[in-house]
Amino acid sequence: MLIKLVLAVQDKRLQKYLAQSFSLSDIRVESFGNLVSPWQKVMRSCGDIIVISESIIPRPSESGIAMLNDLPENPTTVILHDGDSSEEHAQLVAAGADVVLFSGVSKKRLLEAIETTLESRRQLIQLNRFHPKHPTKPQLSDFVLESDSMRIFIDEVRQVSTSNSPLLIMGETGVGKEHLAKAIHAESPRATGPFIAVNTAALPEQILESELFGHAEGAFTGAVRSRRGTFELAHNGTIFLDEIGEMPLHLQAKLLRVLQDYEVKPIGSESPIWVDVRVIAATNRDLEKEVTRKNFRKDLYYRLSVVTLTIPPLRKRKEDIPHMARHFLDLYRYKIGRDVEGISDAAMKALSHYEWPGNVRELMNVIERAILICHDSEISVRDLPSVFHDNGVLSTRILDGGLPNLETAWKGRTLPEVRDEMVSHLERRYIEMVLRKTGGRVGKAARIAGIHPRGLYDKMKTFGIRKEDFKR
Ligand SMILES: Nc1ncnc2c1ncn2[C@@H]1O[C@H](COP(=O)(O)OP(=O)(O)OP(=O)(O)O)[C@@H](O)[C@H]1O
Repeated sequence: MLIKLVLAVQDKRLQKYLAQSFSLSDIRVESFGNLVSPWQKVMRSCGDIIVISESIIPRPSESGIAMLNDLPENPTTVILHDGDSSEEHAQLVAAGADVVLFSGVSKKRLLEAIETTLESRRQLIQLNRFHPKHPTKPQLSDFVLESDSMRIFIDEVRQVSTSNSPLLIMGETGVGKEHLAKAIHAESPRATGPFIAVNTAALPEQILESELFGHAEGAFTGAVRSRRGTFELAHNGTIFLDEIGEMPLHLQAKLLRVLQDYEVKPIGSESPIWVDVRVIAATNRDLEKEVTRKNFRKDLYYRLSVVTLTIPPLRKRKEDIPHMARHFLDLYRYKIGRDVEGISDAAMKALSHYEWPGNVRELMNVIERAILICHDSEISVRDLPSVFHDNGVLSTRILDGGLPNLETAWKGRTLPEVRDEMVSHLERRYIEMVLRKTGGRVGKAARIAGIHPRGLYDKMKTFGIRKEDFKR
């Protein structure tokens, strides 16, 4: 992450000196001391560290310091005080300032003190990143490699994981593109830096632009504070751009500039920011086709596709299914706290024969659900959704108005099981219907369905429904 150091120092020469001294690679300096309303600028600046002359803070200083501490970035505040009285310094510290320095100390001492706050900020960022509340990181060594196709694939991945070049990961929905990108990041020299994922399909165009590149204060109506873009926050790390095929054309041009010059220009700002970020993009679309249809820029495609990794779908590596199923069983039984120890042979056979349109995500969901409804020590076929025992015929027939012998079909199954199964069939059919009606337009389909596009999107992922299949 690029640390933002905000300087609002009354002494212009000192401010210039500090700005020049801290123009290091992981620090972005912004100076406001010589502007007309430096306080307002400071408050809207998104700084990580704010070095400010006490005279710039509105009176009473206690409430001014409280306002700085309330900023969403939770900045480290360094206050330069003209007086040398330790009592006054103690009062400012008591009001919440992190460091108080006499502005008359030597420049060397001042630099050392600010450098110390920068170092603790770096450590804080690292600490947050490795905090136990963050899920454990996927590693390439954790991938199940029973199938030849996956063994060959992971060998290929190992050859490119340590380089700095952009990567394009292709593969069907739920196949593990983001999971792989995280593992590549974890094994690259950037592992101690941030990994930030952005789903380019999930955000409206202007929000996406600001999310990626940031914006200056006042760049557009409502931009009351400046905002730091993902590229800036991912400095020294990796940015994962999911669903790159959905990115609007004008943002594709902007992204290409970042990939070529490593420079980001926030919306409404004239000064570019230099960033060191590795880009990993992913898509489940055929980008080459999108280039021919002029939906995707050819030059960006060439820049991104130098190294392309295509994850095989689960149905093409069925040898991996039993291992993955057992892996998810271990994961969820601890998480859910159920004593389910295994999967019966028949259930495993059913899992291995299924086509998995939703790939690994669908397998995870099926195992989690099975653990929840399983009453024995082993998952059996009846704990799996109906597609695994009657190919979904029962629910489908009921939905289509046919009435099979319900008594036989539902024998030995609980009401929650039957209800869950019916509801998920109903949801799948409904979603397919609205997508057919809207030609695959998720926003429009969500409006008809009366749910949030994000919710519809998540359900489509769960069921392995691809909007492309509905495009006219
Ligand atoms: N090899 C794997 N081992 C363990 N878990 C995996 C593996 N691959 C994928 N997963 C899990 O499956 C789920 C779906 O994976 P992920 O989100 O990476 O898929 P995706 O291809 O990026 O999906 P989409 O195209 O829909 O965005 C995630 O919860 C992920 O952790």
